[in-house]
Amino acid sequence: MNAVISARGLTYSYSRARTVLSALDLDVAPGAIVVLTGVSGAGKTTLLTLCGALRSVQQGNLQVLGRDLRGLEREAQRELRSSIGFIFQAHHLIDALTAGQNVVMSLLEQVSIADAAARAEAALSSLGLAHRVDALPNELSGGEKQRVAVARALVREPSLLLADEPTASLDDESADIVKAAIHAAAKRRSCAVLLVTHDARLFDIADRVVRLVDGQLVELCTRSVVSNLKWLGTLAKSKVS
Ligand SMILES: Nc1ncnc2c1ncn2[C@@H]1O[C@H](COP(=O)(O)OP(=O)(O)OP(=O)(O)O)[C@@H](O)[C@H]1O
Repeated sequence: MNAVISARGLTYSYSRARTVLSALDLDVAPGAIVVLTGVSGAGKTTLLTLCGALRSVQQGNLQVLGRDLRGLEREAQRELRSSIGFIFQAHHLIDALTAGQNVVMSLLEQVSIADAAARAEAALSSLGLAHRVDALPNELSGGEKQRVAVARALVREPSLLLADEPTASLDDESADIVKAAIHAAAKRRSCAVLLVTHDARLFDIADRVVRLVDGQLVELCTRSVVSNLKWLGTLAKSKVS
């Protein structure tokens, strides 16, 4: 199956003195969850925003959802972004709208208001916010706002989810809810997920964990390695007892 993200030799600089991404290669398949780690300033957000057609490709090739992003026109970029779910650290909820209306807004181009309202309510319920549908953002806790932002990104049933620290401000219970929602999007709907996080609570849903070092990706772990480690751990325990 074709990769949802395919980067080859992707290079990006903000200035001549500092190349942030340096001939980077990346493939993300449909339904795969790739966790991206790296120190502050490594270029994780730069990579996410390139994949989300939020900044222009300078050098190398980047294909997202079958579109070549190099030189892609604005209208085509906008169209591509409508197939992508974004969860960024700043929630950008609209203060004058309720949680439900904020989620509805992201569906209005696709479906009728009645359908959008029903889907928004279901998305908020799946994130444990059924009782907060009519609350305004300033009546919500930081963690609740974050979950509204996750609902808003997932309700469109995107083919690609780009997420930057989606659980950073969440307690364990809320983090588990967000984790389950992301996992369900990937495994039930084949949504490809590129997830920037340092939150170890999310690592067990990852198919791959990669680290951005000196502008390139280093493979830290794949699902088969994780499975083998678990299996070896079980074997070791059974031999001891
Ligand atoms: N608009 C910009 N102009 C100039 N330099 C920038 C700009 N945005 C980011 N940078 C620099 O590019 C580098 C990579 O930034 P980026 O935000 O991609 O890193 P990051 O890995 O996401 O960091 P963090 O984990 O702190 O969010 C950093 O050195 C940053 O200072």
